[in-house]
Amino acid sequence: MIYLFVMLLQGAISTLYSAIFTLISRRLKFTIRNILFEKILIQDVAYYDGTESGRLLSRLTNDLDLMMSPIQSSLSSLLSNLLILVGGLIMCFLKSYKLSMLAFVCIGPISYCWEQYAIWSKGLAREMLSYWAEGNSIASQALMHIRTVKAFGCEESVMEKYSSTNQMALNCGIRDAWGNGITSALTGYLDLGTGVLILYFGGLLVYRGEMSVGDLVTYQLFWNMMNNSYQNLQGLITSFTRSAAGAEKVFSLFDSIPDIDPSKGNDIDPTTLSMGSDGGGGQIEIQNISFYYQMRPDNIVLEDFSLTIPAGKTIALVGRSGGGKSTIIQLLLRFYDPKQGCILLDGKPYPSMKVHQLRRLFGVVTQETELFALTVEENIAYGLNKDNGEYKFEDVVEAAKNAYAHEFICEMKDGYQTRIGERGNRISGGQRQRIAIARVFLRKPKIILLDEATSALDENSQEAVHNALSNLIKESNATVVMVAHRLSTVKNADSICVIDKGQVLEQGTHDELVNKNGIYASMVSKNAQKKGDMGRAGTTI
Ligand SMILES: Nc1ncnc2c1ncn2[C@@H]1O[C@H](COP(=O)(O)OP(=O)(O)OP(=O)(O)O)[C@@H](O)[C@H]1O
Repeated sequence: MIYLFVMLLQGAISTLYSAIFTLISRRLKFTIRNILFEKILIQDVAYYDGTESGRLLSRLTNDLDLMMSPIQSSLSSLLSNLLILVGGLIMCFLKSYKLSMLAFVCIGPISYCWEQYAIWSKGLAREMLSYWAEGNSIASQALMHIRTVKAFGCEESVMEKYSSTNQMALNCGIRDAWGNGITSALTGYLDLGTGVLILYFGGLLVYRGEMSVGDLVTYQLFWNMMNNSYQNLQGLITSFTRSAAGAEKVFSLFDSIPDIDPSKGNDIDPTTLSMGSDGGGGQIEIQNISFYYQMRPDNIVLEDFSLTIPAGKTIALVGRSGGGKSTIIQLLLRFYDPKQGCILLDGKPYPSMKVHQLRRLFGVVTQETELFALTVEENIAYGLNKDNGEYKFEDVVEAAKNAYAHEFICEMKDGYQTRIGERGNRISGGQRQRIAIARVFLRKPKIILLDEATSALDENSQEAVHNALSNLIKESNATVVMVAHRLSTVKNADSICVIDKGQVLEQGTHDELVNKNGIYASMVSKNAQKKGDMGRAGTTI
């Protein structure tokens, strides 16, 4: 009777508990996934330099799945198993403490075997996660650069690499399955041996009249019931130990605090810094900065570098490839902090301002235009919210017209609602760049950063966009920092800064530098000899 009652109770509890637990574990996974993605997003740019995106995706998928697997699968039966274990334990001791002492001595080696397996299996799980992450990284890189993969006919070699990492992960899985099988067999035999011992010594107790046959049978039932729960709990502990391998990776992200903390700094007063304000604003002072990238500490990119960019002026950075021009743009956007020295905006050091608000003051067009798998309108208005009244559709059209993008946008079937594919791969390079320039027109930033912004445009549109940018700069009184390889594009800049090996070699207007007969003058004359560039000599900002 008692046995029947306990079984019914177990069934009811486990069903209810399992339903509640499934709900809780799903909610938990959803929350952790969100927090994890937020943690990934708030990292510094330096963090992404050192971590491949495929590996980060693995954190959100494989690592999190492994971490949550025991919670989802077996934790729901934890309470019922615990209840049965405790109940069974009490009943076993009440029925026969002698048999119980004997049986529990035998449980020691079983626990030991599972413990050793769990530790070994955790190491394997760690290894398997690394292979999965590597596989993810190979796949995401191949997909990101699918045209290059195809152009070089590398499908087979990519497939080989992907399949070999998958094979390594599979090998870990196979080894784990063997380990699990052997441990199960071993502990199964030990368990069987324990059952035989109970029967043997129980039989002796019955023979001696210390126990009735009925009590022995009941004892066996309680023992089996308790033993099942014990094995379930043991399995749970083992899977928790394994899942710790996933948890280590997931929580390492939780522990990773970005150096550039987005919550630090004061709010920026938009009235003093916004476009066209009476307060002017937009002067940048780079003071004695030194910088190297975290991933290449041996390569000092900027050393004791100073430069003042007056508000509303256009300054051009020219110089040899690898001289540090783009690095200056990245430092201005506070993607990185200098190792020494500081950058001031209108006299305020960068760290004293909220980084998110600081970046919103900038409009950027780079060599590699980064567009999203969204519509043209959404790409132009990226980061702005229409529902909050941050922009109107007419503003988007106006910006596109200014950037000489309106015409080709209207030629597309769905116009501004055309989806342009991942990284804008359904439109041409020049069209992508014009959309990026339209973004700047719409945002009307205080500071405009152009890193070889018009390099992908044909001559006609290059001239047109240059004129449009020129108008924007004049109207808005924005501060402009432009990186240029074509010297023809910087002729009318207020100041030209020749940079090499992280140092300012020369600075002045185009005419001053040409007359000086220094490095810039020699670059101009070399450039003039190049037939291709002669044709573009008229396009200036
Ligand atoms: N993310 C990075 N991590 C490590 N080193 C980097 C990184 N980006 C650039 N570098 C190195 O920093 C140095 C300066 O690079 P930077 O891109 O600033 O030069 P640049 O003058 O803009 O060159 P280019 O005219 O070819 O664009 C180079 O030696 C480059 O290899």
